[in-house]
Amino acid sequence: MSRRRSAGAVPVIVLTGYLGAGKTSLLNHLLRHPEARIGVVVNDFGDLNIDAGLVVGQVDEPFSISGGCICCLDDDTSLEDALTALAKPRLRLDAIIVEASGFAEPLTLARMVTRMGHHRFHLGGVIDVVDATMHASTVDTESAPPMRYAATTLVLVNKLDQLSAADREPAVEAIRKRVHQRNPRLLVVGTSYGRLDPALIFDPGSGGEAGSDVAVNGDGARPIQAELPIRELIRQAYAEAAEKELNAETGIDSEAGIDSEAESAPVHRHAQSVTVTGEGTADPDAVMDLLEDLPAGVYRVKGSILVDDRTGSRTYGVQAVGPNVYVSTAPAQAAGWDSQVVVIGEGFDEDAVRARLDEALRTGHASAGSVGCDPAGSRGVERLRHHIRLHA
Ligand SMILES: Nc1nc2c(ncn2[C@@H]2O[C@H](COP(=O)(O)OP(=O)(O)OP(=O)(O)O)[C@@H](O)[C@H]2O)c(=O)[nH]1
Repeated sequence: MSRRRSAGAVPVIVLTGYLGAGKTSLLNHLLRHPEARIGVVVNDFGDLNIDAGLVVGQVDEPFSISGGCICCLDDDTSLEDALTALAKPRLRLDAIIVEASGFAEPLTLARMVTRMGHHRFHLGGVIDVVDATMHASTVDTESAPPMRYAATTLVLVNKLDQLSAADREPAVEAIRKRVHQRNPRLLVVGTSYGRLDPALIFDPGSGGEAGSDVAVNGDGARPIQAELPIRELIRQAYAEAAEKELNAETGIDSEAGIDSEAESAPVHRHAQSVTVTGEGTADPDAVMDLLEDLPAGVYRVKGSILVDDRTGSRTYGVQAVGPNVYVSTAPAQAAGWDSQVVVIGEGFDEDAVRARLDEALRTGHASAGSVGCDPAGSRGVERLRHHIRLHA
């Protein structure tokens, strides 16, 4: 992968992973690293780039590419323009992180960046984030392991906290086995909330022992963070054995690297998204009804809603990943609306979902402070708080 690298070129690290696996959580964790200067490009599926709003840290404004997956766009100029702007020497960035949409194919994205052949940036690695609880029912569903592992540098098995301590290590091991069927040298590490050690990604010179990809610690209570520098990850991932496997499986010529004209580009899954915004306060009960019982075909919901609770208006971040619901308190919307929700899935009834959301987000739902006359609003706030407590 590093063959085309120019001296001083900024590494581009691509974060992939199925809808809701934990890419933004990993990105935010990496951005909290005080010593590295990181540029960010976020590609989200909906019309509004919710993820760009969820990114916190040292970048003023992440580059945002919304309205579809970048690996499906007719041309890749939006990504190339963003990378070129961020790679300007005066910005002195240590790395650029591209957070892909949940439907992006790692191989396609890796090829896009490599094909750009830019002297100021080069592909620095592809980190595929896996939801330990949902992977087998969403991504790894066929008898053959997914092709995505062939282009990945590191697989991060996330959300281990959602499994019992006894189930964590076996879960990582099961995914590692599948990954290794596709790419025997690929590193697979376990974590929660994307807590990969950032120093080891941004400082290639900073040691770290090869092979120390322990999934969980001795008592299984807390995931141990990965301890491998990205340079080592890349070297290992593209070692001879992996390249041989890659050639055999994908038709990619190892001499030409992953930017060769292989015929086997993965076919992108067809996805739909519905984006709804609202002004004024939303109905939390109606939003929670949607989140807790997703309509057929919907897998991912994310957004923020303005709600009246006992202390006045407050904004909550609301997310669903399959059956898992996540709620947090959130900053008020700076944009021209108070609530915004994006729903993503395959084969769902867009009109019905839009109608439900229009109703739930429409202006002026009654205050939960007036408990006696608004039991639904009050119940909705209680349901939001219940989910906050679950993940506290
Ligand atoms: N319990 C738990 N929740 C997590 C973990 N990682 C992420 N989450 C939550 O899962 C939800 C989805 O996480 P994100 O980081 O937004 O996932 P994503 O892959 O960026 O999502 P998309 O961009 O929509 O594909 C959020 O509510 C996170 O707070 C984890 O390790 N444990």
